[in-house]
Amino acid sequence: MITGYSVETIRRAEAALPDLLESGELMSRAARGVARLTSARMRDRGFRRVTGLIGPGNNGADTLYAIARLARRGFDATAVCVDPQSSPNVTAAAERARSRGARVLTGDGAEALTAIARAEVVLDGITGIGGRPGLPPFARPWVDAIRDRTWVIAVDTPSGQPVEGRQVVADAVFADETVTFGAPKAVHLLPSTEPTCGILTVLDIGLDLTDATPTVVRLTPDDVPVLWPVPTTEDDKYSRGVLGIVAGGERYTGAAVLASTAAVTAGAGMVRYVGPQAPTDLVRQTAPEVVPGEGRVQAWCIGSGLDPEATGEEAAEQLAAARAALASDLPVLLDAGGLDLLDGPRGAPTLLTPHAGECARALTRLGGRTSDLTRAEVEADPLEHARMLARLTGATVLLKGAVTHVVDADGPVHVHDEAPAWLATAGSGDVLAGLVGTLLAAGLDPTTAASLGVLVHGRAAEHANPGGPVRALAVAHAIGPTIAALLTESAQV
Ligand SMILES: NC(=O)C1=CN([C@@H]2O[C@H](COP(=O)(O)OP(=O)(O)OC[C@H]3O[C@@H](n4cnc5c(N)ncnc54)[C@H](OP(=O)(O)O)[C@@H]3O)[C@@H](O)[C@H]2O)[C@@H](O)CC1
Ligand SMILES: Nc1ncnc2c1ncn2[C@@H]1O[C@H](COP(=O)(O)OP(=O)(O)O)[C@@H](O)[C@H]1O
Repeated sequence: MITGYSVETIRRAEAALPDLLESGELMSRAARGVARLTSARMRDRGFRRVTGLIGPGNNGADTLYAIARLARRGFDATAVCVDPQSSPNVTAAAERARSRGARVLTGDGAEALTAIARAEVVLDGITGIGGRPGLPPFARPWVDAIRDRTWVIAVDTPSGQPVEGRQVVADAVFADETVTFGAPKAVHLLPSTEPTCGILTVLDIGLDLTDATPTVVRLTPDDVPVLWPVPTTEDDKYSRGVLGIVAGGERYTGAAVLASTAAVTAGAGMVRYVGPQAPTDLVRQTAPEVVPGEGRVQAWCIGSGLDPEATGEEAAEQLAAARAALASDLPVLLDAGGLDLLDGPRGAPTLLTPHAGECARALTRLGGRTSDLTRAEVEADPLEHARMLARLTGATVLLKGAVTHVVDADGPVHVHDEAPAWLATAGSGDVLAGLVGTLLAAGLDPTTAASLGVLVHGRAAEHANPGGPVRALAVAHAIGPTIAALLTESAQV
């Protein structure tokens, strides 16, 4: 699991070490790390010239101290400052840099811009975690002077990019690599801004974040053996979790097959399917393990391919079963048409799995809006809209797309962006619903079930046909072997 923290949390961890902070030891550790990494890169590539861009705060001071160390190691090192007197830390660091043989320049005159243009490596110390989104105006000529081929190393964060992630600032710094201190911040981990950071190195400077709540979580394959509900000799099919599926209908029969198949291959103790005769017959043929009809379950997966407007006796019975499940105190996953059945917060664990269009529709319906929210608006800021839906409903929201976000009303966002784009195919969401529903039935909380399910779903898509197109049913069939590989690969580590 990779975790990213807010600026506030990092500053609190820093303040918990007053001796190291006030003596300058934290800054010294940061500068030493930056200088070591830069020096290694430069030696590898046979580079000689490095220029640091020095903003007014401690990020500038870190970078100046790193420039001082690089000058002492014999590199041709220059610092271009907005103001070498901007703070006591910057003043002291500028003095150190000069005394170690670095050139220290001010402003954006010809000499400064030439030093930037001639540099083989630029260290971006314009702003760090104290930066507001948008490049400071004083730094515009500096950044414009950087040549395309120059290797840019951001100190802590790429300047001008929002430290809390979200929307990329197109004309701010895009680094080739970033050295951050203590722990990643949201800007480094959210898929929207991650590309602005390049290769990320996290430098341990002694901050203690063990009890801190992250703002961003990325599960990794190593988490699967820790989180996956692996059965023991004590288990039977009921204790492993029975999933009830209310999905598909006369029209979308396939959704019933896909969700049921995924639940079976994901290892549900038992799957019950509730729906009209036509999808029931198909489920019987394709997944004979599935038990038709209602019965006791540990969780419900409702809505893939379900038409809430469908008429006829069988459809009415199926919708009544879905509504009864929603009214129960069992965990419920609501997908696609099932989302239309939700009127507000439930008293039990609830997970919504919309794509952007469904999220827009649910927010329009439940949010009391006068105008319709569009799919494009959700896609422009998926995290914000997923959070909005979670707050309106009290549910966990898994918002699907090339990047999948899993959020609660507050707390960390889980992000996933590693699934192959081939997964964008009809029915793959139905597979995800069955897979995640199985994890809910096994007793996992909605956030963990959702995040773990998304990871396995993306890997199963890769497994199903590495590097090529996949059909949803193949993704469902690949779930079992994918879980086995993830459990045993890690066991070998
Ligand atoms: N925390 C830790 O553990 C450790 C932290 N360390 C280091 O400290 C760094 C944080 O330093 P920091 O707090 O001094 O803030 P920093 O990022 O230098 O920027 C603040 C200055 O920039 C200005 N400014 C900002 N945005 C602007 C904009 N858009 N446009 C214009 N101006 C803008 C802002 O102006 P103001 O907001 O005051 O008007 C202020 O003058 C951190 O990233 C790391 O490198 C390490 O030393 C070791 C341990
Ligand atoms: N570009 C993409 N790259 C990777 N995964 C994607 C991409 N686009 C969509 N997906 C994934 O494909 C699935 C599609 O789900 P959904 O839209 O509900 O399809 P359906 O309703 O047809 O089953 C989701 O898991 C989503 O995250």
